[in-house]
Amino acid sequence: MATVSDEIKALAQPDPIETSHVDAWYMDDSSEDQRLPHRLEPNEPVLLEHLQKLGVVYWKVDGEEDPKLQAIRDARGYSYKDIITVSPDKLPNYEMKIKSFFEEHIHSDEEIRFVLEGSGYFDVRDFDERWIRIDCRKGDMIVLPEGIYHRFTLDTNNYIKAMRLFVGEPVWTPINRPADDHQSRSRYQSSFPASQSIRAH
Ligand SMILES: CSCCC(=O)/C(O)=C/O
Ligand SMILES: [Fe+2]
Repeated sequence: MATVSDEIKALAQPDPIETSHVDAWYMDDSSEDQRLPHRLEPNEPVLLEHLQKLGVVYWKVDGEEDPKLQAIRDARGYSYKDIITVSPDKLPNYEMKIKSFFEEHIHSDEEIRFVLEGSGYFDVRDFDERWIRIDCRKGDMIVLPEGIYHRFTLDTNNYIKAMRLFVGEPVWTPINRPADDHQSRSRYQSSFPASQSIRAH
């Protein structure tokens, strides 16, 4: 018989590839406004299956009251939470922060975000160094693994409200690239060995 803890574990499993839709694509390398989609022509979509190989975890969560949110927090130990609103009029030091979010960086922990309102793009580096853009909007919950090179930008709506989660006391410090010698980067490369098998071009 399934116990309560089995049910929590099941709810907290990443959404199955077959039923989950995430809109992600390889980016062009134009230097136009970072908030534009920067899709290639024709579009080159990236499937959730591929994002999972990079260590990205993704769920659809139906608001803050969805029991799935608590199940994920319990299963993964996300004891800390706060809310961040990124928009020109809501975020103190907006210009400085938005610039820093878009600098390519890693963290020494997972980056966990649950979008409550609005939208934005998380960009992650593929194993071959290409940028993948992940469109995150209301109901999307995403985990970027420790040590993955990434960045964040608002889209042209200029507004996102997201829950930030963390295990224990939060550390938000970005470690800007180059961070190849950082232990979190080495840990990432050991956890996702494909990252070492394809050389950057
Ligand atoms: C939508 S949360 C803002 C981006 C952020 O917190 C971060 O750390 C990006 O890497
Ligand atoms: Fe980050």
